[in-house]
Formats: sequence, C-alpha cells, structure tokens
Amino acid sequence: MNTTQTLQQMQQLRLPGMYQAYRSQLELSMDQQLDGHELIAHLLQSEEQNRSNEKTALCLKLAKLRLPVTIEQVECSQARNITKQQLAMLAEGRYLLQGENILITGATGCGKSHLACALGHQACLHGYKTIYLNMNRLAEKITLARLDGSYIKLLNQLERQSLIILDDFGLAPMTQDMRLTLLQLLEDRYGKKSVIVTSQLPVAKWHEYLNDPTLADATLDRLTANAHRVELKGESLRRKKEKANQ
Ligand SMILES: Nc1ncnc2c1ncn2[C@@H]1O[C@H](COP(=O)(O)OP(=O)(O)OP(=O)(O)O)[C@@H](O)[C@H]1O
Repeated sequence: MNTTQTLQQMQQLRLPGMYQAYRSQLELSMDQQLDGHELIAHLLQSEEQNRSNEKTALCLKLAKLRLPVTIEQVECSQARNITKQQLAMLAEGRYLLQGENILITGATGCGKSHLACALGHQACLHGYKTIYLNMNRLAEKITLARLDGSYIKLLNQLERQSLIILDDFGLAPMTQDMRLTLLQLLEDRYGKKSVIVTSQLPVAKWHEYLNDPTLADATLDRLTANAHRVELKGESLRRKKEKANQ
C-alpha cells in the first residue's frame, strides 16, 4: 500500500482534515491504527470537522467584531440586570432563525458592545454570517458608497448578512441619508434576518433622536416589533477595569 501517494492525493483533492487524520493514523503502531469501515468513518469525520472549523474562522474574520469575547465571558447578575437564563436563551440563537432583533441599552461602559460582540461570536459559531458596524462607520460607508456609485452593492452586501450589529446607535446626529438607509436596511431584513442594536439612549428616546416623525415611526416599527430587550445596569465596567489596573 503506497500511503505516500494516498497522502498526496488527499492534498491534491484539498482534503486537509482527512490528510492530517490519516497522517496521525500512520504515525501509530499497526495494532493501534484503525482499519476498514472505522478508518473511513474517522477520516470523513475529521474532514467534516476541519471544514466546519474553517467556516467558523472565516465567519469570525469577516464579522470584524470589535471585542474578541465569547458568551462565557459575559457576566450575569441582578445588578447588571441580565440573568443567566436570559443570556442562554439569546445564545441559543433562535432569534436568528426567526429574524428577531436584540436591543441592548445602558449607560456608557456597562458592557453593551461586550455583550453584542459575544452574541456575534456565538452567531458565527452557529454558522451565521455576521457583521459588526459602529454607527459612525456605517455612516462613513454610506457616504463613500454614494460617492463611488456602490450604494446598491453596499445594501445588497448588508442584506446577505444573517446578523448585523449596529453599535453606538444614538451617539451622533443622523443625516437624512442615514435615516433613509437605516429604514431600507430594516425593511430588507424585517422578519427574516436579525439586527442587534446597542445604545446609551433608552428605547423610549429613539423616536425623538431620529428627529423625523414619519421615518421614525416606520423605523421603530420594524426595529422594535418582536425585539428582545436587554437594559444593562450597574457601574461602568470600563471604570472598574481601570481601577483594577491601577
Ligand atoms: N461582562 C464583562 N466582563 C468583563 N469586562 C467587561 C464586561 N463587559 C464589558 N467589559 C469591559 O468593559 C469595558 C466597557 O465595555 P463596553 O465597551 O462593552 O461598554 P459599552 O456599554 O458599550 O460602552 P459605550 O456606551 O461607552 O460604548 C470594555 O473594556 C469591556 O471589555
């Protein structure tokens, strides 16, 4: 049996998971090596696992999450106004299947971006295409896309994402172009794909912030209907972290 040739064929056929698993098998003594049906099953499982890992890694890379955090790193407590059950329910990801949104509000430093990024990380683990966008960054992207004629391309690119994280909603005044784009984006996704919004402003103030009653009605209708709300509370974790580092 020419095992070297078999390994080469696995590489040529781009089966890296299978290649690694087979190499590992060949390094074992004969009596420890799997054979027949077991070996085939093991090699296929290794290839499948490798592809799944690569898909997750690519999803995470493209998501450009601001903070590299996992769901296990989200602290739940009564003081923070988020329970383990609430987090577990969101982490399960059913909201993504149903195209529901998550609105995370709270004072500066209370961990809104941290939670949003952890949920984004979890969505990538589930295989959902995710993109993180700070609202300022989205505004820049829209302005550039209008200038270079790629606006429709940008909307299509955003529509393809299963989850969009819009961080820091309500910090900077919105242009009319941004309001219209936001409405279009939400209209494209309504009931199909999810958005996570973080904001220092309580949801009750979003209408006033949008500063255009008709557009605000339409936008908030799409954003808040069937949305899960997390109102984080407690001391600024940024300040707490700084104090701990002093
Ligand atoms: N659950 C947590 N455990 C540990 N550190 C946390 C947690 N949540 C947030 N942090 C840390 O606290 C700091 C502030 O968090 P974050 O940026 O998420 O706050 P924010 O509410 O989004 O603030 P802002 O409104 O100013 O953007 C970050 O350095 C973050 O890593």
